[in-house]
Amino acid sequence: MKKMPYLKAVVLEGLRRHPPGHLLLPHRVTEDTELGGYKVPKKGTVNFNAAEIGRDPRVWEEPMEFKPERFIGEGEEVEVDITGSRGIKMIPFGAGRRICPAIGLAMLHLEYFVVNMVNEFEWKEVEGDEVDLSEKLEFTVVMKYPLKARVVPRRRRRRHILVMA
Ligand code: HEM
Repeated sequence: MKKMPYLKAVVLEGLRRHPPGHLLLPHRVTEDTELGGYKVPKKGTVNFNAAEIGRDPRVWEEPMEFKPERFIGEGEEVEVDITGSRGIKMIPFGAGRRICPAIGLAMLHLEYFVVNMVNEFEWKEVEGDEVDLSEKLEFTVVMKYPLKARVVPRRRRRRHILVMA
């Protein structure tokens, strides 16, 4: 998978445009503090809007478009820092001390999952049921209109059509 930069770029673009946690987890300040000109009292709650950070037009060109190419630099390398250690551009896993400890595991699984789904199946729209990427807030953010797809196994011996809902 290391030799598949576009795969990584697709996963990153998914996390930028549709982070599973729009507000990450709430954080609590331990001292009276000032943040971006606002006074936050001790024990006050601070939420970080990761979804808006990933859509900031001052940082991202055409932020609402799904464009994995934005992550591919010269020499086909994937260029981005999602840990917030070199500046906050997108933070789907949070940043700093409480960053998701499973960031490496999660990225590996996402890439592994996507590559296998694409390698094993051909994905097509269900006629009259176009894919709508609107979001809905549940415990995490999910698709407002669950994906319906015609999924055709690529290997001939398993070639029967499945409809996923
Ligand atoms: C796509 C997958 C995942 C995403 C987007 C994600 C995202 C996040 C986010 C945003 C936080 C809060 C960070 C903050 O407060 O600033 C978090 C915390 C956490 N995540 Fe994940 N996570 C993912 C998968 C996982 C997995 C697979 C595990 C465990 C195997 C995991 C374990 C944890 C734990 C234990 C914390 C709490 C860390 C702390 O408060 O110190 N996450 N994650």
